[in-house]
Amino acid sequence: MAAIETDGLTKRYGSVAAVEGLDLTVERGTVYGFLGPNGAGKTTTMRLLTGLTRPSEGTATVAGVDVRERDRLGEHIGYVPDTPPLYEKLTAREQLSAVADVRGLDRETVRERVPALLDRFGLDAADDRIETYSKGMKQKTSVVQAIVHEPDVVFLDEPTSGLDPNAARTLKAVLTELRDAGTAVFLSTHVLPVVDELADVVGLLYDGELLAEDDPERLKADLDGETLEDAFVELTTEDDPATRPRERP
Ligand SMILES: Nc1ncnc2c1ncn2[C@@H]1O[C@H](COP(=O)(O)OP(=O)(O)OP(=O)(O)O)[C@@H](O)[C@H]1O
Repeated sequence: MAAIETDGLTKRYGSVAAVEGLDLTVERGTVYGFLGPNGAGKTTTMRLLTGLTRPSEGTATVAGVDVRERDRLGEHIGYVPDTPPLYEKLTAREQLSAVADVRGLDRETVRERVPALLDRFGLDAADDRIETYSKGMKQKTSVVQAIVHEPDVVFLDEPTSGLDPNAARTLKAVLTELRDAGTAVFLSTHVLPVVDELADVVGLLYDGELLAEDDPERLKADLDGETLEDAFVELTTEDDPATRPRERP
């Protein structure tokens, strides 16, 4: 069973198709770099896959659970959205303990994992209220919140946003460890060196459709690009990308 499987997944807002006929397969133990220009539909796809918005058409399963069954998804997934979903009046430690409880972690595991992750990300102010945090401190809390229950699939939307280089490096190491332990890491970012470093597979979304999908090295070689940025620019600006055949592994 694949970690993520979609079939004709579509989301329309009025006459706008934010995501159109998306067929995606992401295997366990994979970092999937999900790229695309502004407005391509990346966030909408992640909201569909995390059960936050319902498909207009098509189907999707994440860790074998239909995304329409939002209540059952929670224990299997983690999500770092573009805006950290935190209760400002709580401290990070309170927030993380509450979330771990909801996700069904036992007290002892919470007592072990929460301090270890806070320490790893250098979140020293874990006993201060979140409303006093900087952007990066909130982002660290959001990342820890998404992985504390060791989910089967973790979705990250611009996760390095606001993180200092030390925290960004920690995040990359943590994502690699999760991948090696069998988690599927679905990573959307415009910071292409991060994708170049981590991704096993890259998918390029354009106007709601998957325009290309490949191993990053092959994608670069096929497009005569030295970097993923070269490949991205080539795919999204040369002639009309919508008329090109999709590249598949
Ligand atoms: N709630 C909404 N109502 C109406 N249109 C929406 C809504 N959410 C997204 N859209 C539209 O769907 C399209 C895809 O948006 P989305 O936010 O998924 O893109 P994105 O790839 O995440 O972009 P970015 O890289 O800028 O974050 C855009 O045309 C956007 O205007």
